[in-house]
Amino acid sequence: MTEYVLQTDRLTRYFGSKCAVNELSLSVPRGGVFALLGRNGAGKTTAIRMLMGFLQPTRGTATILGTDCSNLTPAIRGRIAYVAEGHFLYKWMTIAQLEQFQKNAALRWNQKLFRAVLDHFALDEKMKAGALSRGQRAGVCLALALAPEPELIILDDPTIGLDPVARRALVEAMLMVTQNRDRTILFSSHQLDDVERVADWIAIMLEGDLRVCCTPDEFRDRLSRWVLKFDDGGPPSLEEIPELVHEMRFPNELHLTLANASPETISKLQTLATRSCEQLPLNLENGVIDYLSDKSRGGSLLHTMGGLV
Ligand SMILES: Nc1ncnc2c1ncn2[C@@H]1O[C@H](COP(=O)(O)OP(=O)(O)OP(=O)(O)O)[C@@H](O)[C@H]1O
Repeated sequence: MTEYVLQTDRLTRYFGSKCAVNELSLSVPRGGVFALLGRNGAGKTTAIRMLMGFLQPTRGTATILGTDCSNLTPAIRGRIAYVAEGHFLYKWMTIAQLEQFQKNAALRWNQKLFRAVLDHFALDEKMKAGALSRGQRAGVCLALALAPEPELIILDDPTIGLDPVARRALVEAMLMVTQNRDRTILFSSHQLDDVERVADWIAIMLEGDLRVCCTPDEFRDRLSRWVLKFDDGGPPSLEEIPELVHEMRFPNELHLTLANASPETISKLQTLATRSCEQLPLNLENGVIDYLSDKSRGGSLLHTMGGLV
């Protein structure tokens, strides 16, 4: 039976009249990497802050490691690592002092793992936090978060502002941790290529609503991109296509992204195109961008995706 390290049931948070998270029902299984995606303001940080017990839900419930998130005891918190957006560190401390500070509070400490992550980011323990770059701060935060060997690691946008090499180091450190299949990472991100590399599951939020929750493969399988080519006169205006997620028009071409396209719709497209109708491969990055783009129309169809919701 699947064991879930984190579950929410209709978790909702309003700020005044603004609904930041709307009836979020999510289950994160133990082991592997779970990515929380969505545009700026979609509600990812608000959801994570409720999970960590830093923000009270307006309604709904959330549990982490079997305990209600609004009552997390020090013992439960000791099994969870959380790295907030922005990678905060006490500026006046050296890395060695930060390590000591964290070690004193931790139930366990894996010195080898701590050193390995520092080495990955080419960091020296004598360096002062205030003198570190954004990427270096991210490395220290990650090393401090991982060394206590938490069961659950929650990272809010960990790669924001990092150069590609630092991003790669962070992703590799995440992969290193999940070699142990008991460890679970939940992270929010806008870096879809990183997500494609590490995520076992993705959840997509759109304006506070959970719209997709499945494996990356399932998401790619459900979406399809079609290129329709036309003779002079260009593409005609389209009648309603319920599965349409994204549409791009060119003088003699129409690029369409569809979700859960039916055979009837595909054969309609084939008849519509006067020159050719071809299916193009769609990677996770382009699929998510199409899905989240302003022009997206029929995206709610992805509600029907199976998986972990
Ligand atoms: N403390 C707050 N007071 C009022 N509104 C807030 C507060 N925190 C978040 N919001 C609003 O809630 C919505 C969701 O914000 P949130 O920070 O959760 O989004 P996000 O998905 O994490 O965005 P980003 O990717 O930009 O970090 C936004 O409209 C935001 O303005």
